[in-house]
Parts: sequence; structure tokens; C-alpha cells
Amino acid sequence: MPRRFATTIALTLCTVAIVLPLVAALLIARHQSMEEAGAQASNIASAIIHRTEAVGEQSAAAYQRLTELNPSGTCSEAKRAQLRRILLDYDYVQAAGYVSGDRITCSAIGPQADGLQMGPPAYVSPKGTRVHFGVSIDGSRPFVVLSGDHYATAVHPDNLLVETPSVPGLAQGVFGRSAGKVWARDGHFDPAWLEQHGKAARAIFYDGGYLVAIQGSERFDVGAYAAIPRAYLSSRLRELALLLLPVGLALGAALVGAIVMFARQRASLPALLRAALNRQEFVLYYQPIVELGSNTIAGAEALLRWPANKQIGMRPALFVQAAADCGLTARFTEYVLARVAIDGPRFFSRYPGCYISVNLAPSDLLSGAVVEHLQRLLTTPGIGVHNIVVEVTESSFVDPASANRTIARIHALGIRVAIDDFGTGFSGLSQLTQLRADCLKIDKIFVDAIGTGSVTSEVVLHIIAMARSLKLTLISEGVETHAQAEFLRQHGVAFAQGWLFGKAQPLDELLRPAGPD
Ligand SMILES: Nc1nc2c(ncn2[C@@H]2O[C@@H]3COP(=O)(O)O[C@H]4[C@@H](O)[C@H](n5cnc6c(=O)[nH]c(N)nc65)O[C@@H]4COP(=O)(O)O[C@H]3[C@H]2O)c(=O)[nH]1
Repeated sequence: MPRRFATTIALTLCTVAIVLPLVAALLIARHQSMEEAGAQASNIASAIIHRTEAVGEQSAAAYQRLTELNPSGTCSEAKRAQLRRILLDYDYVQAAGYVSGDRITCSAIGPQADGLQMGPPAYVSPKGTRVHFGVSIDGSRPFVVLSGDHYATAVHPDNLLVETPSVPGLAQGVFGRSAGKVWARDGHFDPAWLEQHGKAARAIFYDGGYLVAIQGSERFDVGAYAAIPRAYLSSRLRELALLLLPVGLALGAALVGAIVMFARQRASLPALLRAALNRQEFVLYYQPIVELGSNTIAGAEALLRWPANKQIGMRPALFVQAAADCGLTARFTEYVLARVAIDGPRFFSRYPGCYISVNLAPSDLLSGAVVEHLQRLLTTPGIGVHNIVVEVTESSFVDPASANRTIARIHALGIRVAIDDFGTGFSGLSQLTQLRADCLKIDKIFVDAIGTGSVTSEVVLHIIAMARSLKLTLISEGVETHAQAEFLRQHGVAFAQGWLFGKAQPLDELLRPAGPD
């Protein structure tokens, strides 16, 4: 990867790593503040409804007591004393009196000279209770009066509301649900709240700079609203953001640290790989390849491992690619073949007639230098031409002429060539006919699809048919289940490797005699 491109990617990732946690912190703070405010508004609306129901119950009880009195006669002191006694029992009922027509003629406070005008009721309940608003009994505060044919009780609207010092600017109110009229309110009110949500049993919505919760009573035809102003929401958002932003910043800093560390390691990767090669830190693991018919080992694929590479933890595909990116492939291939020269004689004395397959990179086929290293490998006592297979990927054939030239030289040594990862690159099946290979390895993605009924699962049958017509030996990769192995066996695939038979392992493990199952 070019240096400038890598730097751009690292810088972009750092920006994202800083911005993303901060944005996430702000979004979480916003969500949290809305959730909290919604719960708070709902609780307040519920508290108002509880209070209103308590007031309603007391009014009804006081009214019931009034009906036990005789409404006829003058407004005597004895009558007023009876009214006062009743009021003493009910905290939320402020006045009680006798009614004639639309007037209160006698109340606990005193005789109403020519009767106190209640005005027309704003609302009449289904049971016939009339509700009058703004009635001034003692010449001061307007009351809500509930009247029947002979009696009336009065409560002050403030009794219906609750004290909420913890939410500055809170607006609250009680309203008749059928009539849509507000009985008592404090602070801002928008009639649209009731028009749109007044009949709902519960609602929470944001409107006109307020987060509004509506709660209906299950016992009376009333509802309550509590509206929390935007200013309060913003201050809570600020508080939460101040708590969460440092966490976001810390997370962002940690991510940037990790990216910088990773980028540094990547930047120094060529030097690291060279040093590791010089120190011979790379080892070969061997993954068994079995003959499906007899279930016996037919060979093993040599796969590079870098055990000392704990701090970067790079997988083989990555460091092999990194080595290719910094032009170290030829040295790696030479290294692998030198290792096979050491391991091979032990392997073949344990598994005579078997083979070791070695991965070649595309550039190996282009340069052709690998042919000399293979030639040298064949001079090792105990290693014959039939003991070595080289695996080349289809991406090696971007320049088919050069690739085929090198393959022809490898063939001339007597070494077989297998095409690896077939079907994962860009070449079509037709191109396969032009490659002079002996074996074809079916990639794991096609093996994974076996038995899934997917479109890919069909491809494996085409690959098998085509390989057969081209007389290529088939080796299946990535076999993990008995069902896959059985399917491949039934369709004539001769060889397979995969975790079902064994993972890539150190040579010593592969040479260890098999214990009892
Ligand atoms: N999930 C699963 N995986 C399975 C199973 N059976 C095998 N594998 C893994 O599949 C990969 C097969 O190797 P590859 O296709 O040649 O792909 C290789 C090859 O392209 C490259 N590589 C490894 N060693 C060398 C080498 O010495 N030279 C070159 N040029 N490339 C190498 O690195 C790639 C990855 O190697 P590994 O990580 O060793 O991963 C190996 C192997 O461990 C299975 O049943 N399930």
C-alpha cells in the first residue's frame, strides 16, 4: 500500500475515531435526557391525576353529606355551622352551600345576600353534576363549583395541581376529557395539546418547545398534562453531555492510540518482516491432506506461521500479503523451500509415497527464480519429484504466458502443479483450460455451500465435472463436516483437507503416532 494512501487512511480513521464517540456521547445524552424528561413528565401527570381523583372523591363525599341536610328554610347560623362541620372533614373542599337555581343561597362563609351567581355550567357530567368555573365565593379566589339541584361544593383549582420545584418552568393542568376544557392550570398551555391528545389514556409528545405528558383518569372524566420546557431539557442535556463527553473523548483517544500504534507497526512492517526472516522466526505447519476413499494421509500442505509475532497477531494471509507488498515474496518462498528441505525427509520416512504441497505467490511465477530453488530442494536426500506439489492461485495467471512458462519449467523438473482457491478470483472456467495444471483445489467457500441449497452449492458440481473432463486431480479444501466429506466422496473427489481431518500443525505433532480413538 503506498505510504501516502496509508497515511490518508490512518488520518481518516483517527478523525472517525475521535468524532464517532463524541457524536455517540451526544446522541446518548440527548436520548437519555428525553427519556428522563418523558418519565418525569409522566410521573407528574400521574401525580396530578391522583390528586384530582382525591379531590373528586372528597367533593363527592362532602356532597353526599350535604344531601343529608334539609335544604329548605333560611340561612341560619345553625345551618352554616352544619356546613362548616362537614368542611372540617375534607382537606380539599373549601366551601359548601345550598343552591337555588343557578345561585348559591347560603354557604359556610355566610348568607349570600341575594344569592351568589354561579353562572351557566361549563360542563354537565353524565350523572348531572354541573361544573362551574371561576366562581368567586368569598370575593377573592375563583373556585371550581360542583353543583346539583340543592347543594354545591367548591374546591380551589390549585388543589388539583402539584408542587414540583425540581422542574423550573413546568406547565401543568387538569382538563375535562369530553368537554376539552381546562379546569385548573399553571404556566404555559397550548389548546392544540388537548385537541390532538386530550382523549388519549396516555401520551408523550414534543410540541412547541415543551415535552408534554398526558394522563387520563380511570375514574373520572378528567385528564392531566405536565409539560417540561425546552430550557429544562437543554440544561439536563448539558449535564448529561458533560458527564458522557469525557467518556467519549477517552474512548476516542484510546481508539486513536490503537490506530497510531497499528499504523506505526504497519509502517515498520517491512523492517519487521526482514528481521523476522533473518532471525528465522517463521515456521512451517502442516495440514494433512487425506485420500477420501481410504481415509489415509496422502500429503500435507505447508503453511507459514509466525509464532513470535504475538504483539501484532497477524494472520498468515496478512503477513504473506504484507511480504508481497514490500517485495519480500521471493525470500519467503526460498525460506519455505529451505524449511521443506529440512522437514521433508522426516515426513516422508513416516509417510512414504506422500507429498508436501507448497504455496507459491504470483510473483514467483512471474520471475521464475523459484525453479532453481525447487531444483535445489530435489537434491535433498529422501525427497523425490513425486514428493512435491506446488500450489499456485488463479491470480498468478494475470500474465498467462509468463506463468505457463514457469509452470512448464516446474513440470520439466517432474513436480506437479495444483491450482489453489479456484473460483474466488476473476478467471472464468474457460481460462482453466489454458493453465497447465495437474490438480485443482476446490475452495472452502464452495465446500461450505454443500447441502445449503444455495446457488453456490451448485457450483461445486460444475467444478467437479469440469475438472474431470480436464483430467485434473481434485482436492477439496476446508472440509469441516462428515456430510461434506461424504458428498465429495460420492461425487468422485479423490482428496480433501480441512479441520475434519486435522488443522495445520507442527511437524512433530503430525509425525506422532495416532493414539487410540
Ligand atoms: N476455517 C477453516 N479454515 C481452514 C480449514 N482447512 C484449512 N483452513 C485454512 O485455509 C487456509 C488454506 O490455505 P490457502 O488457501 O493456501 O491460503 C493461505 C495462503 O494463501 C497463504 N499462505 C500460507 N502459507 C503460505 C506460504 O508458505 N506461501 C505463500 N505464498 N502463501 C502462504 O495464507 C493463506 C491462509 O493460510 P492459513 O491462515 O494457514 O489458512 C489455511 C488453512 O489453515 C477448515 O476446515 N476451516
